[in-house]
Amino acid sequence: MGTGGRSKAALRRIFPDHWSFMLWEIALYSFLVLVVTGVYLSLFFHPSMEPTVYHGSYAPLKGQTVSEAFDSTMHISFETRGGLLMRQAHHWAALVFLAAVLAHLMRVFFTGAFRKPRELNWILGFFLLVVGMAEGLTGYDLPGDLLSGTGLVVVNGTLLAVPVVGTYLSSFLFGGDFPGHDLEARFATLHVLLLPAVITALLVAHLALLLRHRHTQWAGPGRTEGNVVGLPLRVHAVKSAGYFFLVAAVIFTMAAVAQINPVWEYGPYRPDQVSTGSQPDWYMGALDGLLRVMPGWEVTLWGHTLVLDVLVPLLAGTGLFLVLGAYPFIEARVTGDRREHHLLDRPRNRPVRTALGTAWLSVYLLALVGGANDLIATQFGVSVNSVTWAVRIGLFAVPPVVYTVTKRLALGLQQRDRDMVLHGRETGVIVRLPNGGYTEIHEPLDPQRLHLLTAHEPPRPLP
Ligand code: HEM
Ligand code: HEM
Repeated sequence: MGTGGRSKAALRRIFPDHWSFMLWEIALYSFLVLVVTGVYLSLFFHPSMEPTVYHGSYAPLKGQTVSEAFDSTMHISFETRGGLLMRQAHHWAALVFLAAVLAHLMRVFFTGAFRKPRELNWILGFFLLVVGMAEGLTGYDLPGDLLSGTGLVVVNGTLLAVPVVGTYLSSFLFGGDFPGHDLEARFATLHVLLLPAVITALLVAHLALLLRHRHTQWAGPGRTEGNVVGLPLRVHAVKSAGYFFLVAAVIFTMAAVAQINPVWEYGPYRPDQVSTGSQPDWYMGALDGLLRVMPGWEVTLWGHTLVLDVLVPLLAGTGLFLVLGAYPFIEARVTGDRREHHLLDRPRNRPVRTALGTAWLSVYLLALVGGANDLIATQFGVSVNSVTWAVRIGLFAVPPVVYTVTKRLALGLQQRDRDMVLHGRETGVIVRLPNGGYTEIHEPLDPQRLHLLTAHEPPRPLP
């Protein structure tokens, strides 16, 4: 078939319609906003660490020595037409992008859409998440302000803590001693060229695999493992175009009314200064949080210091993400289920998977709270040590509780489903019987609902 024939066939493809299948669109469209605003910013941004004297219109910084990168960010914000709007739209879009990627990941996880034959697509998606985070990290380090410099000190410290190769890693990344002179040029090449190209390639492969495997669907009358019930792609395309404008409109409205990353308030980066209340963007917050709550342990072995207070959080954070990336393979191994699946699971019908997912999320969210320990302390007037200790204890105590509660809830919901299938829906209408007793009228479920509640395989407990 020629290209024309292929694209016509693709447009006739059927895609199931469900709101949760649209989360990816927020990710894709915020990425498009990132590309458009990013290209605009690169027209005016100078990725250079050369010192220069600031002469722009922001009076408090006039006459200060700043890097050319910081100087150009200030010019984008104050003198370039549309510059501040574009900068803020770029930054807001980055926050929305990663939130949408995570939301899409959760929909795929909790519905079991990662099972055979889609494991490879899960891995591609997982890399999209990791490269997306790296793209955000290299992005907010570009403006050369005190906050981004403080973030880079953390990055450098983390690299240095890696045994044996840490010093080399740091010197490769920064081109010599931190911060060196190459940082801006390197991070800009990574951020503007390399990583966007990698994200685009991963996206193309992700979507090509999706077309190849066809989309999963919820169980329902007429829906089987072998078909797809839904709307043709061209109908989706029209809806999706509208959705693009909605996503772009929301991001630009946020950019227009809500300030983000006011670098002029932080001032330029200076190695001898650290900003207080410094926060990374939210998607790096969990990793930062693990670093913040780790006790300051160090051991010296054969004359070498092992910086456990950085190494342990580094390993824990990496492990947290690796487990997520490898989950489809772990589940297939444990359950021994290697069949292909095209019908989605309702989360309640997979209590263990659902409970593992919520337990993972609880670790992630607690680490995120740890990353905001200083802000929570100042906002709520509590000691920063109490917040840190609460997170330390929480990281061990909360996940098992979340696991147990979720599993019990899922089993409870299953029981309610069973009740509804056997006895019908409670109508709330009470009637009096001839013998004086009272009873509630139960209505049989409609066939669609009955199908949904009974379509899944009966659970088979693992040995
Ligand atoms: C997933 C994709 C991307 C993410 C998550 C991302 C994230 C960010 C973030 C958070 C900043 C800091 C903005 C600020 O407050 O000043 C930034 C800056 C920047 N980004 Fe991106 N970006 C992405 C893609 C791109 C692309 C595709 C380009 C160019 C083609 C680009 C070009 C730039 C430039 C030139 C800056 C520095 C300008 C400035 O900070 O004022 N970005 N990026
Ligand atoms: C830029 C980020 C991403 C974009 C634009 C994207 C896009 C898409 C699209 C369009 C679909 C089909 C619609 C849907 O199922 O919702 C899809 C499905 C899928 N995605 Fe992503 N994705 C991204 C990131 C991820 C991540 C982080 C993961 C997981 C780690 C992932 C795993 C999957 C899987 C396994 C499927 C197949 C699900 C199915 O057929 O039901 N994706 N993705």
